[in-house]
Amino acid sequence: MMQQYLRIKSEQPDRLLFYRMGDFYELFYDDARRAAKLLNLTLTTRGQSAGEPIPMAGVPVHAAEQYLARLVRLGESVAICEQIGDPATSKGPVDREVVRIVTPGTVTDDALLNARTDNLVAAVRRGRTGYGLATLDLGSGRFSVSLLDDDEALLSELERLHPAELLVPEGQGLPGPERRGLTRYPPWHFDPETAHTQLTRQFGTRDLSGYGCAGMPDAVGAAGALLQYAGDTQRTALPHITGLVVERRDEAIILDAATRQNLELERNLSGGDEHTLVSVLDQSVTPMGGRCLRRWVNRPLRDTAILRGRYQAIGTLIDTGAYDALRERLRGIGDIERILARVALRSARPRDLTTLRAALDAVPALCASLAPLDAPLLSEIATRLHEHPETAGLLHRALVDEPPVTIRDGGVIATGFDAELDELRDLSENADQFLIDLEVRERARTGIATLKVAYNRVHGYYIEISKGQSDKAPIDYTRRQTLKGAERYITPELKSFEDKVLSARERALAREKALYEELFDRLNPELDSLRTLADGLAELDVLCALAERAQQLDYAAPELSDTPMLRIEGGRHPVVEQVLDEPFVPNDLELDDANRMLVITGPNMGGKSTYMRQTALIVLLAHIGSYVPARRAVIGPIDRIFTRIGAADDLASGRSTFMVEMTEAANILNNATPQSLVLMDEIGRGTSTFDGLSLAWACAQHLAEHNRSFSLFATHYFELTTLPDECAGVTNAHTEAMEHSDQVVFLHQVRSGPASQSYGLQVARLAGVPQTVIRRAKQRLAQLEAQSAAGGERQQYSLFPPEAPAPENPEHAALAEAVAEINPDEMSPREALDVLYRLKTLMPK
Ligand SMILES: Nc1ncnc2c1ncn2[C@@H]1O[C@H](COP(=O)(O)OP(=O)(O)OP(=O)(O)O)[C@@H](O)[C@H]1O
Repeated sequence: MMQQYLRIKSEQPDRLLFYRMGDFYELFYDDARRAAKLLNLTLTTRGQSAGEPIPMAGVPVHAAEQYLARLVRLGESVAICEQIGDPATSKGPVDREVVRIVTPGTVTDDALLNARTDNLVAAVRRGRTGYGLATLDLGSGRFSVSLLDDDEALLSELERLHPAELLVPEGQGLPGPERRGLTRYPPWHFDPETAHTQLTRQFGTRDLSGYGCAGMPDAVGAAGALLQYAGDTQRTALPHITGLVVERRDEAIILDAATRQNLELERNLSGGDEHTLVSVLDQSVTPMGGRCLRRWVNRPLRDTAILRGRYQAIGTLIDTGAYDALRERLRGIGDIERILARVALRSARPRDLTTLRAALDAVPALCASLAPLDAPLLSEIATRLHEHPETAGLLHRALVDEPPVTIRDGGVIATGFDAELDELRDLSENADQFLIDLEVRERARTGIATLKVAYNRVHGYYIEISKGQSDKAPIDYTRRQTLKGAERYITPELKSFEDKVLSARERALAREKALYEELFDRLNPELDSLRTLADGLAELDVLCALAERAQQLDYAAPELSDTPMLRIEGGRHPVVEQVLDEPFVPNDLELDDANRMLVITGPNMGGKSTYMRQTALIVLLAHIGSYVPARRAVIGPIDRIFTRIGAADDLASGRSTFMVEMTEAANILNNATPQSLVLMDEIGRGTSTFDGLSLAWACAQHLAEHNRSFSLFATHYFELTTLPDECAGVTNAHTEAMEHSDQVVFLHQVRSGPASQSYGLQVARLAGVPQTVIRRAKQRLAQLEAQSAAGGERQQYSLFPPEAPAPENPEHAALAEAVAEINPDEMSPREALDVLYRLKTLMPK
């Protein structure tokens, strides 16, 4: 058995091998150690090899799916090896074979997938300049390629797509940190010529020029490797992969990897999915709608015609109130996109098919609800929602109302669908009646009242007559067995009945399985049109969800302008406004060709980051075609959004906070264009004051004068508020706060002009910094302010607002404060004495 194991394992060197033994899948050697660690299994041993016990770990077959799901999430691939021989008849170990390969990027089983995120496998081939990238969603057949100029572009695409598995040619490195789900694949699969042949064979075309990927050998090579890999793991044809799409990066607003993370689109900064843009938006009622929405959010488009079409559709859905009813109808539709993929892969379960059937039943009513709605996009979607009466009819006739989970034990195909199956089922189900009828008939024919028709496992069916009456047995009775007091016979009729019945169950099951397979064949030609239907339903679901959000959350339709500008009236942060207990304070923003940069000052916690992020999110929402959280938003052409917001050490790639900050800043300064929206939050914070201030100043100036991007530049360096005096197109804004009996109150209002105070100490107090520390800070602050007031030529670099009131003698202030904090009623004489001594030390010299 171990020889068999080792032979099979040698074909699956990089995958965990689940080796079926009775009710368990067992793992051996390193697989056992790895699985034991990943799945928290008990590591045991079995037998010996070269004098050493063989490590072994196992998972029960009935719970295997859960373990598989965990492994796949951890980026592991598993080969499942089943017993295919009959243990009763085989000599030596039962025949075993790998019947299924589960890899993170190629699973299509619902139990192993997140319903609302695409599950992609990607492949990267490095070329002479840049990279070719291909991605495949096996659960829908979506297959796309792109060319990426450099490491940064590749990393940002990988961040966008978040592939569950990434294939690279053995020997080729990848930029960025080591990632999960990285699979090394033989380099020859990435060869563009081999790939070309494979892809044209798959698509049934002569070349690939129709897909627009001529002259993209690296992308084609990557696509070929993906197709090969998908075929290897699925071990079946992939009829739903019918073509590929070239995605051009400049069709979408480009967001680099850091910006995607900073804006918390789909995942928050801690990696969870709550308090993200998607968590606010996703009110879709089908899983495929949820995935479509995520694709939109992750790839904001620049094509204004498409975007306006979406605004208009959402407007119509809101004005007519139709979104509610449509959502109700869509609710029962289910995930037909993935079901269709499983039909193509011939792994669809019976209940997948009944879900598909119910969806097809729901389409005519959906179309009817859509028909009166007057918006070009909705009408276009309606044309995609083909009714499929024949397919629906077929599924109604073929399948019982509520089939079991699998076809394994039958009971799936409906009565009346296939005469042969009906007869076989009749036979096995009505055997008893036949025997009773036969007994009655034979008693009458022979006149033997005690004649019996019966069955035993060894001899099968027989007619039994007592010894005394056996001479009355008719001529067609053949003796089968002689007992002490009776004779047992068989007749040609009973024999043929026996043959039929004994195999009827088996044959019924086989027939049922064959019919089930045949259903896949009959659905196959419809797959293309059914997929168009699924796409249409997903898009309609998203539009209805966006309409619902716009209505519920009071969003407005954005206006897209051809002139460079960004005018937001009453803008809000879509996520922060959802989590706040108090009302969110809306804010305006006005940038245009001549005024391109805002330098934003104001206290910590004043709302600077919120204001900047909400601007980016409003621009982004407008470019997925959604309404936006604002009273009004007019947005000119935008090509990229850059953010340099907060940062943590990137320990994985050995970069300090400051290094990360500067790398991101460099990226922005090198790439931002006059159509880019740039958010810079507290740049320069991670180094010494003068270094930081000088860097912040120079960055802001470069952005304003050279890049001329639309920029929001938040800073604590008050000196930057003089930038407008030196650079055209820069204005000051600040977030408003008030001091009230030594407490700071944040108004969260963004006003023009620089901030007057920074309130850092008050915020620190709010945060619970110990009183003694705050007190020291105050003393130090007063000293610094005094020095700064005295040293005139340093004024330009002072840390504090020039208009801050000239401080009184700092030592007096410290003394006054110390006295103010004395509470004589609560002091022991000893403590009072201590205080007196301390006060003396504070006395001005
Ligand atoms: N417009 C607003 N309306 C209501 N509350 C707001 C608003 N903006 C911000 N807030 C609240 O203030 C908190 C702090 O905001 P934010 O992080 O944007 O401040 P900040 O000025 O960037 O602070 P820091 O300088 O410390 O980074 C937010 O978490 C939110 O609770």
